Amino acid sequence: MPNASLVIANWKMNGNRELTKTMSAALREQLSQLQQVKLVVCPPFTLIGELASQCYYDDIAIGAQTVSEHPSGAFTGEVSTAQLQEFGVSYVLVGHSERRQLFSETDDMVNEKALAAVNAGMTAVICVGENKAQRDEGNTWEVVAKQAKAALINLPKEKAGKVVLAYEPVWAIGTGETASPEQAQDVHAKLRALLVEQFGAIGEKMPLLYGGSVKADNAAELFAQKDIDGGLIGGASLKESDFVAICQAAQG
Ligand SMILES: O=C(CO)COP(=O)(O)O
Repeated sequence: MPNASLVIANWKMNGNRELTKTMSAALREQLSQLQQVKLVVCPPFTLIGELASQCYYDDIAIGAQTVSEHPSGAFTGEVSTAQLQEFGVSYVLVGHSERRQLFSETDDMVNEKALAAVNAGMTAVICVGENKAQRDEGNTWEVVAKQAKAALINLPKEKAGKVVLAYEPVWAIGTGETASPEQAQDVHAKLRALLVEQFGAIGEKMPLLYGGSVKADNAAELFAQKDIDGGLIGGASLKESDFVAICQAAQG
């Protein structure tokens, strides 16, 4: 039985004001059926205010897709934790593979952003994942472990409740090629052990999300895996019926 507890929509650079309305309405309609699942929507920065106003009275959390590691200052184009919090943002994606690849975010920057987020009281959703060549060469765990360990440096135990890890194999993102439930579980089990090593018993409870071509028709079997606690959803989070179906699969 799936027993996922957290489903996060990552709209990437998609969506408009209309989608914030239709999506929040669709989710609101389902909320009473989805009581075990925490729902988070991460729209582009410009839509955060609009979405927050739609979701104000609901149990739908707002997330950002990235955040500056700096508190304020001359960082043109960047947005700080405090600026996000002013709009009710409580989650932030950190180190998404598209940020790492297209915007040259390094492991050090990912760590600084994660620290900035949790120190501000936000939940950091730290993304890790190998590319196709790394998997083919048998280096999946080496790559994922290096990213995860680097991202978690200096994160104290008392902040563990504000940390989520998302395993997103790069080769599965936006490709329609999903990791099999077994492939995903294999990495998640190792990530679980890594969390327990760093944070102790609370590591058993920290959410581990899978992302990469999660769809309405494959979500349930992924969420049924022991160490898969939910999903980080890209393309399928842009259509109300698809995203609602994935949330329902999480509820089980
Ligand atoms: O990158 C992702 C979520 O952050 C996954 O994207 P897709 O669901 O479109 O593969």
